[in-house]
Formats: sequence, structure tokens, C-alpha cells
Amino acid sequence: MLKVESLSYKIGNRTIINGVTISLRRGELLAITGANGAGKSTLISLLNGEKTAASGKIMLDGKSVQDYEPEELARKRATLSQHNAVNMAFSVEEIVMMGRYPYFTGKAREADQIAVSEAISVCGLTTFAERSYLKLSGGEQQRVQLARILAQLWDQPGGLLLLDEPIAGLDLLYQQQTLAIAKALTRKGFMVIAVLHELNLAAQYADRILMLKDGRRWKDGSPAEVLTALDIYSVFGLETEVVMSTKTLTPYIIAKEIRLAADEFNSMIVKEIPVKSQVI
Ligand SMILES: Nc1ncnc2c1ncn2[C@@H]1O[C@H](COP(=O)(O)OP(=O)(O)OP(=O)(O)O)[C@@H](O)[C@H]1O
Repeated sequence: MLKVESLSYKIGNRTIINGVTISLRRGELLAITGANGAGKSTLISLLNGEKTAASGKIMLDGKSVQDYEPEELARKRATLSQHNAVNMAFSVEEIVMMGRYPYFTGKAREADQIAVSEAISVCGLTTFAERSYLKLSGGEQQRVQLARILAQLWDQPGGLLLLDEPIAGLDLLYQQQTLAIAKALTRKGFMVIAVLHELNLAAQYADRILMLKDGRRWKDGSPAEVLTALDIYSVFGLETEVVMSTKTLTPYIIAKEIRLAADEFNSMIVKEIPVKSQVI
């Protein structure tokens, strides 16, 4: 179980995350959503230990994350980040094997090889295994990174997967496939937290949604509780129509088209921005 209590984070005088509380049980998928700059990635960085909170507590399976040995934590918690800088020509298999580094020193064991090959196949990458990571498309690289973190927690049901925009840049099939994998993992007992901008996919796959606004919890609950037209307008400033699917009982969001008349468009252009002249 993950228990996050009153987490706050500041940069200078600005509070980026303000008293966020999360409670997540094994087998649950929580989607975090909110406008650009709301603090979603910062919250993921606090949860994965990349950033340190100014105040608050993060408890994983009854123990503060600060009290874990780094390797023990790496076997319980894995993160798919938005930015994965790889500069060397590793193969797909080698990148996925990096997920197993917390388990061995020197030579990978048979269990590590199995975890890597199974994670690769779940992510539909079997035919890519030998290819150079650097020569893959952005979406393909994203799938390799997903396979890497799956390999990391492969034999650790109950582990926590933190996914920061896991479907950004993926095609229609792999968006669904990625969230289906996340959902299937929750059925095995994993906990998943995924930052998602696509509200309809969040409604389709998440058990709960945490909506953030300006670093604070705006609302937390089932997709039907959180994704109301009023809440979406309050958080994103966008008018939508929310239709309830009678089959799945999940909300479906249809954004109202924003039509800009010529004069409205022109009024958005700020004229006479002072341009710094170059002194030669
Ligand atoms: N290093 C930094 N210095 C100053 N401000 C920062 C820094 N990193 C993040 N911020 C600010 O913190 C706020 C939250 O950023 P964060 O990346 O967490 O937002 P987000 O909700 O993930 O946004 P997006 O949907 O655009 O990815 C933003 O206003 C951002 O400008």
C-alpha cells in the first residue's frame, strides 16, 4: 500500500505541490490529471525520490521510503519518465536488462533473462530485441522504456509503477495496449500511478482519478465523480459535454470546439513587443 500524506514542494518562494495526500491499495490504478504546469511531473518526481519534499510523508507498505535501502526500493518501485536520455548504442535487450540491475552484480541470472524476455514480449518488442535503441522511433523507444520498468518489477507483485505520460507519442493501438498492460498488472496486485492528459483513456482504465490544480488536489475519486463538465471547466478552462456510457458506466468527454473569429484571433496578437536591438 502507498500512503502519501500532505506532500509539499517549493521552488524558491513558489509552492509547486501543496499538501497532496494519496492513498493507493494494491491492485489499483490511479490516474493523475490536470492542466499544463499543475504539478503532475513534480509529484511523480517526489514519489520516485528524484525530488525531496519540503514536508509530508511517503509510506510504502507501512514503511517510510526514507527507511528503505536503495536496492530494496528499486525492487518495489519503478518509474517511466518523460525523458530518458540514452546516448550510447545499446540494444533493446540491453536497455531492458538495465531494469534488472537491482537484482544482480556481474552476470545476469536465469530469472533476469526470463524477466527481460517476457517484458519484451508483453510490450510487443520481440522482433526489436537485437536492434539499436538509438535507431528506434520515439514511440518505439517509449515502449522499450516501459519494458525496462516492467522487467524491473516483473517478479514483484505489489510493486509500485509510476508512469509519467506513458502514452505520449504512442499510436492509437499502443496507447490502449500500454494502459491495458498497466491494468493487467493491477490485476496481478501491482499499484500503478499514471499521469494522463487523455481524460477519456483515464476514464476507461483508471480506478480513480486525482485531478490537480495549481499543485493542489482539486478532486479525487472515481472517473464518474471527478470528470464532470464543471470540474473539467474549473481545472482546464475548457467547455465540454460529458456523456455517460450506459455500457461501461464511465464518462466520455467531448470537448467543445473553440472557434476564433478573425477579430478575436487578431486581438490575441500582442503588438509592439519591444525587440532587443543587437549591438554589434
Ligand atoms: N526547475 C524549475 N524551476 C522553476 N520552476 C519549475 C521548475 N520545474 C518545474 N517548475 C514549475 O513547476 C510547475 C509544475 O511543473 P510540472 O512539470 O510538475 O507540471 P506538469 O503538471 O507536469 O505539466 P505538463 O502537463 O506541462 O507536463 C510549472 O509551473 C513549472 O513551470
